[in-house]
Amino acid sequence: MDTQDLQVVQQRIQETIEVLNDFNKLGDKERGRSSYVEQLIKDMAIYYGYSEFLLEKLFYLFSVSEVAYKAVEFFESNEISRPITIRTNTLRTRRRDLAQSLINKGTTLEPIGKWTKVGLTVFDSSVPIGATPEYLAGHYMLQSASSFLPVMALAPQENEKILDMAAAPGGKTTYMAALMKNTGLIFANDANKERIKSLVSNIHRLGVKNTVVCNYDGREFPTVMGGFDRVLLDAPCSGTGVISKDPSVKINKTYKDFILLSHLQKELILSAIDSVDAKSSTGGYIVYSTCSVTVDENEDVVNYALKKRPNVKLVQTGLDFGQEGFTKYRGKIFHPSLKLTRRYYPHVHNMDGFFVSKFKKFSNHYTRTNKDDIIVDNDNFEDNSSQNDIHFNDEEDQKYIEASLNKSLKRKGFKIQKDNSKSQESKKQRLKAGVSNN
Ligand SMILES: C[S@@+](CC[C@H](N)C(=O)[O-])C[C@H]1O[C@@H](n2cnc3c(N)ncnc32)[C@H](O)[C@@H]1O
Repeated sequence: MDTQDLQVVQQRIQETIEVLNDFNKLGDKERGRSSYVEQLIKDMAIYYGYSEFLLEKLFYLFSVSEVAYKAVEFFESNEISRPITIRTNTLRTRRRDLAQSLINKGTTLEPIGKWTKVGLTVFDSSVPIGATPEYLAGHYMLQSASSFLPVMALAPQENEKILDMAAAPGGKTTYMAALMKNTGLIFANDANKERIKSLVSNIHRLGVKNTVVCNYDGREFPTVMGGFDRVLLDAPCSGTGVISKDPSVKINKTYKDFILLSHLQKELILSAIDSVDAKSSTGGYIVYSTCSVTVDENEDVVNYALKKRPNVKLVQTGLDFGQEGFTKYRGKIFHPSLKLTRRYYPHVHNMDGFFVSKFKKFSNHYTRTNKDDIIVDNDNFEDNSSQNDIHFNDEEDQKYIEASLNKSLKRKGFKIQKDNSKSQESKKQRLKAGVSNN
């Protein structure tokens, strides 16, 4: 599309937003609000170069009242690079000393913010920041500000046993090692052999000595090893939080990718939970994070974990900024405690889009639930653990559910036709809607 056409699209985006902001006065009622929204999504996809599928998914992250202009701010911020940030490796140096030596080399920098004592933002540098003598000596890690957050939330303690389930290239592993002052033991795992090379090299460069590197599919834990004090699952994701770094995401992530990714994330999060020892005297925590902002990869995964593992509950992340996670999104309703999770956006926090959640495991045993579409209420967060795991089989249960539905319909005077799935479906719907013959 040439520049002139793009200008036409941009103009229409602005006009549509104006109409949506004051629909009663400016909108064509015959046309309807939803048709304006549809047009806006189409135009924004063209203007910012996204597939319509992804643009729509991201557009609806913003609440109806603010959707149009907040969404524009978000998409605009994906067009701008984030500031370069580095993390001081406190195993080798202090931030003050590092800052001084980099300033002496012609670098302009300042602390990232009050929330971190180890981060520096580099505004300008006459030397390549990834090849200074300080970098090679392991005094710092080039690391996005948002990727500090899951480690801060995990808060690993000295002498603990920690699993970093998806660790390569090791930004978070090496930060954990620094917080633990090289004590205890970290298992830094990654399924990708190629990426393990950069993990190993960062561990050596930064002087990390408390870490064992391993190469398993995370879903194999805790069979490989369990009983961890804390587990970090910085999950493989679509990268919708880092579009400014990798714009290919705009067009190459399909509906199927999101289905597959969230399926993998759900399997990994259960393994992460099962790998933690609830009886740890210092820990018993799991942090789940992604560098994506989609609900499918974040709240949906966390909500699934809460349902499948009633022996965990969400707790405060301990991070004093970030937006609350969603408790509802486009017709889906999540557990109210999802508001304890934290979302980070480039247009709000000037850092990569990110999601952080923290669980506490309070029992090593649990009663499995098959109420997948029922929201667990707060009472379920009591320690209702049982020494005997009770296994429900959804298919087997279906027979009893059908039988009970039939009984209930008979009582209401309906005639039951056997093995007619369509009629079963409509019965369920009638029951749900409370329709009766009386
Ligand atoms: C977001 S990156 C991790 C970044 C890392 N935590 C850091 O801070 O440097 C996700 C990682 O998950 C790994 N991965 C993908 N599928 C996996 C699986 N099934 N089990 C374990 N790791 C997996 C990828 O190879 C990738 O390195």
